[in-house]
Amino acid sequence: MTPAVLAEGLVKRFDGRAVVDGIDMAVPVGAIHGVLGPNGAGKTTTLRMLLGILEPDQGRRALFGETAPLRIAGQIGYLPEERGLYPAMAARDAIAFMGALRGLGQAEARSRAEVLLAEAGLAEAARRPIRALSKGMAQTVQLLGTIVHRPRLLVLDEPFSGLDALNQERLEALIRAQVAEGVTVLFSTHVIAHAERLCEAVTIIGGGRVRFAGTVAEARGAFPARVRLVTRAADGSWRAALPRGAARTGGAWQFDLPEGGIEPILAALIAGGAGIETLSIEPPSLHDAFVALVGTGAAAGAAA
Ligand SMILES: Nc1ncnc2c1ncn2[C@@H]1O[C@H](COP(=O)(O)OP(=O)(O)OP(=O)(O)O)[C@@H](O)[C@H]1O
Repeated sequence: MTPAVLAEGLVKRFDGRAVVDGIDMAVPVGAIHGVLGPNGAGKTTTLRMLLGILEPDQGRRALFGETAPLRIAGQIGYLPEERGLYPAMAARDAIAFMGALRGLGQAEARSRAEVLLAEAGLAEAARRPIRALSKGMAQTVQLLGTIVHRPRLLVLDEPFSGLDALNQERLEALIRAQVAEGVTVLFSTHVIAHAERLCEAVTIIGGGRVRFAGTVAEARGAFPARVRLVTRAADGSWRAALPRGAARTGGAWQFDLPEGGIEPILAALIAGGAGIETLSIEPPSLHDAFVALVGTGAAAGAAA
């Protein structure tokens, strides 16, 4: 089946520097796909090329098989990274206006806007000007304006940035509702937790290149689980049984689960009289995988 989003070898250069350097991506119809990467990784530039806002210097892209994406702009909803609504416009009118830009009639756009606001729990904000709304509400209004024309594909650039936990949840619910209706969603983020909660598949980019593409489970599976061990004995010959790289922090030993599994180590620890107080084996989080793939420089942004 033709994918909703296809990118093959996309390249974009600014001032002679390739900020996107050969990106491949395929998003099946109906999927929710995360584009992850630290600041400056090339996420926005990639999305803009996919949408036809920017022309790639090399490579090709297609949305639902259409290689000139602007031709099907009416089927796409796009939330750009830089938000912008007219501050004096009422919330309902702002949504209706965005619908009209995508080809909806005024009356239809207004009535859909009312329904969307009510569904989002913002009915009372319908007639309030944007400037009187909280940042979270305004961002929700902008997202409603992005879906009011019932697009087949939603492209959201950092949709969660600047939102508190409550508004992030509201936005997640809105996105999930779209996916439940068969809409394909592509969104960028540098906050791993969102991708982890929402997406099955992700593309992790760093320095303009794909560092990983696959399911969240695969991203985790590419890295060893972490072992956390607390022994009753503080010291002893059993310490030789710990794998190289084991480090002690806060009274617990931590190390990567070796390929041979935990049992041989455990047997040696017991024989050596270590005494096992607690032992846990945790699969790596998507955050761990992300850090391993794009470097610790990304971790600060990822954790933010
Ligand atoms: N029009 C432009 N002219 C010159 N450089 C640009 C332009 N647009 C983007 N860049 C540069 O390209 C690189 C990638 O930017 P891009 O916005 O695509 O990254 P990003 O992954 O979306 O990061 P962020 O999360 O910080 O927005 C950055 O170094 C940016 O400064």
